[in-house]
Amino acid sequence: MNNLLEVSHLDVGYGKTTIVRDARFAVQKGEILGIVGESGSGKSTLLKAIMQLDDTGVTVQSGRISFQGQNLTSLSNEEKRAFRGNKMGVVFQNPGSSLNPLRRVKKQFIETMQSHVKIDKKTAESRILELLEKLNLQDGQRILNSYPYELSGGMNQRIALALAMIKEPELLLADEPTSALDVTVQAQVVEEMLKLRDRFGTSIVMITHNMGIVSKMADKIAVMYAGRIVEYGEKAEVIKNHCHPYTRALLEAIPRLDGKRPVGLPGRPPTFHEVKCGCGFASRCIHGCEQCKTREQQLIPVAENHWSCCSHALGV
Ligand SMILES: Nc1ncnc2c1ncn2[C@@H]1O[C@H](COP(=O)(O)OP(=O)(O)OP(=O)(O)O)[C@@H](O)[C@H]1O
Repeated sequence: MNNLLEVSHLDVGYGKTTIVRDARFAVQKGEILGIVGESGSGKSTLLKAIMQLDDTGVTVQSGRISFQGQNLTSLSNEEKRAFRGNKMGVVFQNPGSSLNPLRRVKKQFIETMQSHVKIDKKTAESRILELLEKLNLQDGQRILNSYPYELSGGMNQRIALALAMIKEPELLLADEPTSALDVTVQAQVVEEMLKLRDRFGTSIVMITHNMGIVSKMADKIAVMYAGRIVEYGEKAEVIKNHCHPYTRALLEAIPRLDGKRPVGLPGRPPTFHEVKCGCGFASRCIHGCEQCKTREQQLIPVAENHWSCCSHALGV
């Protein structure tokens, strides 16, 4: 099947410092990829590289980000802007990054639409109301006439999601879209994102710390540790047949309802200057051996649609 987005051998960093090494994954039309991993593992840096925003400081040092077969890293700034405008929507943890609190919601929607298609205000407004209704945002007229500061954080995040979708992008990139919200609103935002996928066939790449959300939403999971994707594959494979010790540690750290205590992970992740080669997890891993510390890591297939960086996974 054709991939909508394909990332291959991607190294990304800030200036000369490399943060993300050899990232590889693919997303098909309508597919949802969840990226999980400890804080500081490089998830946002990877997502920013795909966003192709000019002002993030992120540089693609090598590798390819291919969207519908086109290499995004070779686009001019103007082509990048056009690509972002037409093909990609972005949602951040804080809706304030997408919405201006001091401008009416209606104005922000209409401006976004008019910056990409020639459309009069009346037609734009009726399309916006239609989208809000599809997303179960009732009382659309009141929402449009409000300023973001008059609405709750959860409502603003749902509006930011609708704003990202107004151009019907093929790909939605979401950086912890639910983590600033309380649990019930989180559930609404998750439902809305699933609805977007079902109605519009939107592909989604989403960063989250919440394994519950990943297991509900994602079709595929990429687990990141110290700048590497250490395990990647179909959700059921990664959750049930995980074979990287870090994935296991991440799953064991989830609070449980059966009374069993979650297991914490001793030690700390290495800094990016400390990981030159070998496995960044070796010093915290029960299987960590001398070879792990020196052997170059690569994702290797461990089952159909399932890859892992751990050489112990295959008894290598
Ligand atoms: N603008 C920047 N300039 C230099 N280094 C940066 C910059 N932004 C992030 N970093 C570094 O890159 C590394 C990865 O950060 P990143 O935000 O990508 O991790 P993350 O996995 O998304 O973390 P979190 O879950 O806490 O958001 C960190 O060591 C961070 O200090």
